[in-house]
Amino acid sequence: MKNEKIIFATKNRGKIKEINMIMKDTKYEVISMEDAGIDMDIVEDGVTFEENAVIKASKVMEIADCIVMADDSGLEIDYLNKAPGIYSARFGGEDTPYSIKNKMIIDKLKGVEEKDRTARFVCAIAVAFPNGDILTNKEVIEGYIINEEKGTNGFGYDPIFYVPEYDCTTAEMDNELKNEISHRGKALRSMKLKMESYMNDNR
Ligand SMILES: O=c1nc[nH]c2c1ncn2[C@H]1C[C@H](O)[C@@H](COP(=O)(O)OP(=O)(O)OP(=O)(O)O)O1
Ligand SMILES: [Mg+2]
Repeated sequence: MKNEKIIFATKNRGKIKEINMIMKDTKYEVISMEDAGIDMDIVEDGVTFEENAVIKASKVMEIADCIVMADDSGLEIDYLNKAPGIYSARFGGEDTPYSIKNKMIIDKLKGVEEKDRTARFVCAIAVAFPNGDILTNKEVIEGYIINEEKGTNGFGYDPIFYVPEYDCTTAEMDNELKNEISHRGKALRSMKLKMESYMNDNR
């Protein structure tokens, strides 16, 4: 039974869809900022994924006064010294379509050998409680940047992120498989456990 409300502090519909699937089996009813009637622009001025996740969760918690969860994530490309990293959403312009952002990345890696195209998606999750307590964690999924877009599922950089173990991009995976192996799926599942032990310790 769903007996506790959590707001998920994101404006990204791709994330909301994945998060709802992963949180389905918990006691938490996860609602979006939009559904909670909260519309605010949050400046992501942290220098790490964790810091930005904490900023998003805390800012929304302060006005909503309930448990708030947030995700800060991005793509680290080793050949580009881990760029775009925490700037993934801003890379090439915040409102630029991902078809164009993906082409910009493909161009930057033109002629680079496969072994040097390693990359990872990173996801930090933060949970802010009304008493001020905060939980965080971070997970990754390793892969390669390919030189053309493949697949139409998922969002963002999924069409250029190839996972060798499954011989496809994360945009070619169905939602179940992506959630099972992704940075976000792993981070949320371990956060569910962290929240359970936090709740047990603070009863
Ligand atoms: O599974 C993923 N598949 C593809 N791309 C992904 C994924 N996970 C993160 N990404 C990319 C999209 C965006 O460029 C950045 C997240 O930026 P990030 O600031 O955390 O999210 P956002 O601005 O879209 O929404 P919000 O801050 O409201 O949660 O990393
Ligand atoms: Mg953002």
